[in-house]
Amino acid sequence: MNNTGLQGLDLSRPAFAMQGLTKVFGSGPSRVEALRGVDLTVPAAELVVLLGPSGSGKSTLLNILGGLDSATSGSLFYFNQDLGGMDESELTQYRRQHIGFVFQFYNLMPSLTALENVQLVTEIAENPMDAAEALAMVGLENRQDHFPAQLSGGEQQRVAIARAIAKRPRVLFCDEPTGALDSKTGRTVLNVLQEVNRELGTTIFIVTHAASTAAMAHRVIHFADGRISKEVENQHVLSAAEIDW
Ligand SMILES: Nc1ncnc2c1ncn2[C@@H]1O[C@H](COP(=O)(O)OP(=O)(O)OP(=O)(O)O)[C@@H](O)[C@H]1O
Repeated sequence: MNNTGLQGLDLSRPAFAMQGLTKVFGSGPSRVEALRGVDLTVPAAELVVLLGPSGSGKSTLLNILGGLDSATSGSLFYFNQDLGGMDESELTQYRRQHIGFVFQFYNLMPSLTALENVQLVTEIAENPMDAAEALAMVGLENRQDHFPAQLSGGEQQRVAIARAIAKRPRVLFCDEPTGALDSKTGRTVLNVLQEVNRELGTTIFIVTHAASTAAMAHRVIHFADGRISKEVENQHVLSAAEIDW
């Protein structure tokens, strides 16, 4: 891997460690304190669920951890690397080589097949999976040549997950991945995310309004008003199939 600015990643350290992280949007009367001092340590290969009311700062934190936005103050480390101190080109390398995103809406290219949508990423990644292998991991080996319009919502989300994991990211950020799905389909998607976590050791963050999802997490972070209000490490992790929706 050519990780400009990310050489010598010390994998014995936690995947993320942050202290006093704040984020302020705007100024004057439009000033919003989206994060008001977040302290959090997440070991690698954990599946983390973030819960909390609308506007409590969950997406803001995800965007900062994913290198899409920067914090206003506080420290943020990715393993032994100072994420807060990275310049634009280092952040681009970080996003490109280390991070995958899955959003509520799948953002697939409608004119490309499932396989071609995944290949968009595998063609530019440095050490990708085979696109067909990524689709097989999400149970879509028989849907490779279908266009998004020919796939159900859950299948489209699984293509989006295949696209995100095909570059073998160390971390996957999922913002409301089941938000547009019914509960049965949502469960299938959560099951796929859990398998990715177990089989590839990918550190996964899931932001959700579905509180029952917490039972499948190693760590549950409750957000309120820009802060962590409660953090729970589950002693017993349920499989997605066992979750009570
Ligand atoms: N780009 C921005 N400019 C100004 N304010 C913002 C911006 N992004 C988020 N905010 C504000 O920051 C606060 C936290 O928003 P955030 O999206 O992180 O919350 P959330 O917990 O993810 O909410 P939801 O569950 O509704 O997605 C909110 O008050 C929001 O209005």
